[in-house]
Amino acid sequence: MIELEGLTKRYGEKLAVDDLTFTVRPGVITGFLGPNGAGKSTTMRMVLGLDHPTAGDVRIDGMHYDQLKDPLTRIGALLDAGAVHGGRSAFNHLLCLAQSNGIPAPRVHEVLDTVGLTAVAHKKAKGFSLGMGQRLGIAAALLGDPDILMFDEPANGLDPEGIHWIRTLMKSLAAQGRTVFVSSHVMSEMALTADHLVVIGQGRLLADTSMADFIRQNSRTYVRIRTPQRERLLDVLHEDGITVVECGSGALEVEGEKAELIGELAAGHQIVLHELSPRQASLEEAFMRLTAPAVEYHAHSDAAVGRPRQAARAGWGADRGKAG
Ligand SMILES: Nc1ncnc2c1ncn2[C@@H]1O[C@H](COP(=O)(O)OP(=O)(O)OP(=O)(O)O)[C@@H](O)[C@H]1O
Repeated sequence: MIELEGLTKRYGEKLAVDDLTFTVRPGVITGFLGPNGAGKSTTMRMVLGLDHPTAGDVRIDGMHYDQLKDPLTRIGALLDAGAVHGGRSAFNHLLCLAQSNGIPAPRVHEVLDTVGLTAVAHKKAKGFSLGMGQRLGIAAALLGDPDILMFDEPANGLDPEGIHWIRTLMKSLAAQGRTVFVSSHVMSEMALTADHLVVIGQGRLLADTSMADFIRQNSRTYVRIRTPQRERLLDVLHEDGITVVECGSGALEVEGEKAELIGELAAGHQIVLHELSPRQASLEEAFMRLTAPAVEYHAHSDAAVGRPRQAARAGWGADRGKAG
């Protein structure tokens, strides 16, 4: 378990982490989300004692990181996969970590096997791809067989097979009763991985809730309809006082959970429906709605590439439907 209480970090004028209080519990995967610069990495560094809080406290199973004996056997972390001596082989890198933490050498072979690096174990780390480096960082996190795992953007640089592998690995670690705390910007991946979410913006806590509740509370539900008798259905819905939004793709959308009502109205007027699907917006939309006021760094890519408005809207709609 990781417990934060009023955790605060100030760098000069910049309040990077602002009075964070939450608990990361065992047996579930807790996703840690926030826009760029929200304070995720700073928070994770404070968990590991790499940065000292300006105020507040963070404890690992009741202790500060520097009080832990053989810390790698209590908490394993992937923060910066590049933090490896490039001249060392993967095997030697892990062996050094093992020896300094009282971990038996055969464990190095086990974790290399787990992350799929056995074939390149004696190659120098400086020749590793981004994905191989991530795998080496994950091997280091697993080395001490710790009960608590913390990963900052673990899927960064991994190919689709690697992303599937890290997701499965994290799920099995949580199923074994371990505490898994993971940050990511890839919302579609987070939606498939995390059970619980902690969301921060500009250093402050915005949400600490289950994935299902987060999406329910921060996004809209709607019904998507397709019909070859579009005008008739529009008239019928209009007469019933139901507001309909026309999508670029030819589908219609109605806000709320009204699928049964619409189905009955259509049947009553003998209108053929090709689709009537209740939808819930994706984690991505929920995240963007919640964090929009806390986003510090905005790009203006639409103006730069001259993207047509209609196309942009269709893309947004397509993605939004994924979680439904
Ligand atoms: N050592 C430092 N000195 C000064 N400012 C810092 C330092 N480390 C982080 N910051 C600032 O603190 C804020 C939080 O940064 P942090 O890296 O924790 O955010 P993040 O949520 O991990 O961002 P990202 O998603 O972009 O990785 C940022 O404004 C950053 O510029």
